[in-house]
Amino acid sequence: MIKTDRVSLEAQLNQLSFLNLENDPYIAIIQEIDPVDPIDVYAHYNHKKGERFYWSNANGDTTFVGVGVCDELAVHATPQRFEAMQAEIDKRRQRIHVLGDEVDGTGPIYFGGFSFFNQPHKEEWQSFQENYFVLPKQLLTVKDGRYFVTCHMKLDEESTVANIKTFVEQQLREIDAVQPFRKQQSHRDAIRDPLTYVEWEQLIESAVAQIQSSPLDKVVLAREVEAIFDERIALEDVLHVLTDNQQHSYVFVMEQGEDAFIGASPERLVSVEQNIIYSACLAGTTSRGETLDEDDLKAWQLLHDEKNLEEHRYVVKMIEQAVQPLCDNLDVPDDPVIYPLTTIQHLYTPVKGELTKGVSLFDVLSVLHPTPALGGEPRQEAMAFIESNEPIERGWYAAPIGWFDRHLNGEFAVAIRSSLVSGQTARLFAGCGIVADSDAEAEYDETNLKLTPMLDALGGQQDGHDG
Ligand SMILES: C=C(O[C@@H]1C=C(C(=O)O)C=C[C@H]1O)C(=O)O
Ligand SMILES: [Mg+2]
Repeated sequence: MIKTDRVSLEAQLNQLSFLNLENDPYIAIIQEIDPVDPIDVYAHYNHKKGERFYWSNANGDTTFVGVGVCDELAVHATPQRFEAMQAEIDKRRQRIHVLGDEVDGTGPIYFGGFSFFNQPHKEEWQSFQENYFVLPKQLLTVKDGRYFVTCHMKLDEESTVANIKTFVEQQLREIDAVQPFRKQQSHRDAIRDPLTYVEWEQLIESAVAQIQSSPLDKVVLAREVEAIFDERIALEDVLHVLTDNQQHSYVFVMEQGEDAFIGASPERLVSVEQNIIYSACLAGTTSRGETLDEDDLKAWQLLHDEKNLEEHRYVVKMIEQAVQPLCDNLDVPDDPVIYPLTTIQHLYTPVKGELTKGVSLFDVLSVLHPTPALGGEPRQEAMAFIESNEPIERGWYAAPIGWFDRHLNGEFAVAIRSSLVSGQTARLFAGCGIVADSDAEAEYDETNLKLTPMLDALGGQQDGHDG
């Protein structure tokens, strides 16, 4: 329901008659609404399958649900793809009229992702374009406890104030009709790992051999596991479990056609708000303990483990060197701390800076992707190794996923702890950082640890939410 103490829709629309609506401009109409559960909203729009997205950030202050397609920005695998994406949004920026209070996170928000390799997708990733962002017709924003709906429309000669009003009212009525969704059960039938353990061992051993004998210092290698269910995977159920169970994580879904990419990633790549930028170095992994004492011990061991510290240091060094030239001030602590997740813990070094005037979010993405937490060090050698040895198609896995607004504020996570879902089948991805003294079995166990939360969420585990 529209909050009555806000500017009325009528008053907002009256402003339209004063606008010069040439060149097919877009309009965004923002209304503050009463609280509504974002996952219920997501589930309500089941009839818009293939045109939905969901995002909540790791500190929980921002959630988006997007439905429908008002505008798309797509860039093919061109050498300067981040710059090219910025050029796309630059073309739109002056052409979007915003009506209503543009609180951060409301108004025109483009959501999407970039592919890991700057290459066209094949096979199972075909429904996803390499570098693709969508401006939804309707956006629900939950920001610092306030709820907003932004309706986006592309105007043409046929558009009148009356039909814009009808469109907005219809969207608001739909939100009013949202009911708590009923959780379904899907059961995991079979799990297929296309890579046998022996093949994994060979892959890791050849990486270690290359690291010991060439300039390559670290390479991140991933496995793909396929899980088949006895019915269609209900994305809202998976979302529910992920948001309930995965603390300190970015929870995301992007639907494209019949497919969806879903995950709960702990790893921020970059966020930009005004001129403040945050990034994160996250690499080095162990499990959580069963008891507090065991948990503390595991954390202490991780903080003192030379192999994990080495994995971590490459990331810190590279991120620091990459963003330093773009910042006036940069703060990178000397030592990592623990980043605790529900069943896993990582080594974590936060990065904060002030962007030099004129530097944009896309400039930062362009220097950061892929960091040695997802690619390796040196970057070129690592990327070449992955390309010729890793037997999976990464698609959007381990690549930037997130959003930006027309002021080029935005936030991107790296799409790990994720799965490509298609009907009854889910392909899950998990990788780990290989360094000179990596052990194939320990790395295999580490990927299993990283796969478990997603497998459990997909498997429809009971979590007490029956709608
Ligand atoms: C590549 C992944 O995770 C990355 C690898 C880590 C490691 O090897 O310790 C830790 C965090 C992530 O940066 C993944 O989860 O798929
Ligand atoms: Mg590791």
